[in-house]
Amino acid sequence: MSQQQAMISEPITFYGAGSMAEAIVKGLIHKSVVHAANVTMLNRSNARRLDELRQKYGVNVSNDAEALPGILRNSPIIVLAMKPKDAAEALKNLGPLLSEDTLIVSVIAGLTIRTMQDLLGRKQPVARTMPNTSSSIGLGATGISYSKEISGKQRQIVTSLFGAVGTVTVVEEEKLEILTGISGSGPAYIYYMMEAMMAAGIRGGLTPQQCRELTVQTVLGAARMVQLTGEEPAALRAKVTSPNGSTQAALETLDKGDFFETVIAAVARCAERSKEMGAALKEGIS
Ligand SMILES: NC(=O)C1=CN([C@@H]2O[C@H](COP(=O)(O)OP(=O)(O)OC[C@H]3O[C@@H](n4cnc5c(N)ncnc54)[C@H](O)[C@@H]3O)[C@@H](O)[C@H]2O)C=CC1
Ligand SMILES: O=C(O)[C@@H]1CCC=N1
Repeated sequence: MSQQQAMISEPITFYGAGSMAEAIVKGLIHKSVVHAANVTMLNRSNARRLDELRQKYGVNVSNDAEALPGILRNSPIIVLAMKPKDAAEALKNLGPLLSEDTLIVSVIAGLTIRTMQDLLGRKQPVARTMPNTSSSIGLGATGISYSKEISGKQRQIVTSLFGAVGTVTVVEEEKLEILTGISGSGPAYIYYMMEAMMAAGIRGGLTPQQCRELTVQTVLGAARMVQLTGEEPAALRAKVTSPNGSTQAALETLDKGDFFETVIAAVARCAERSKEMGAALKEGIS
């Protein structure tokens, strides 16, 4: 989907102020999609972390348990950005504070729209999303599913929110787990591959700085080649792979480790784990 960058004038509260919340806020402020004064970031106790966020981005922050209900009650958009283990309790407390049209945007892996609404105790308009940390540099990839209660204007707000920090892909909710396996957790697989390439270079006598530069440029160049040429990765791979050459030898070594199927299994396990986390949250409904 094409990126939309309309200014969002409504106040937004990030309920949870960790890596993912910061990645989104950083991207939004950098792209001037929100006014920092309209953004509030909450956590439970880490005052130093909140101070850092306030200084870096000029946002409002709070960890004051007494002020929290008032902040949440007055916020038309609440982004749930805590770890899954903290979500059930937070949602149960949040339900009574909401107005009928408060928009709930969740980035929590595995937490379904149904479970969110059950924990809130009301049929709230919900956008269940799966972003990734590359949102912080405007290169995120976010998957989104909407509850049926959501209005056209609220959809637009969510699209602007995530469209400002990368691409947006709207999918049926049952596909969000496999999407998590590709783009939500995907950056970690690429980083892992980069770690391995850099370690190999260092073992082979290159300096860490040389390895870093070469690896980063290689990954960047490969991604841009797929994007700009429109060619399939398999076709581009073939162009690197001379018959009986060094690349072929390397790929055969990867295949001995069942590279292709291992990546597929990793993505599938990620999706399965998201479902397990969602099921555990469902059990939190009393
Ligand atoms: N890190 C990533 O790459 C991605 C993370 N996510 C999702 O984002 C969510 C957050 O992940 P991270 O940012 O990595 O976690 P994190 O541990 O860095 O941040 C979680 C934040 O929530 C706060 N928190 C927890 N309970 C709270 C409560 N009751 N009231 C106020 N604040 C509370 C914590 O103090 C912390 O600031 C997770 O549910 C995860 O599934 C989604 C996509 C990618
Ligand atoms: O590891 C996790 O559970 C989260 C979801 C996607 C990326 N990080």
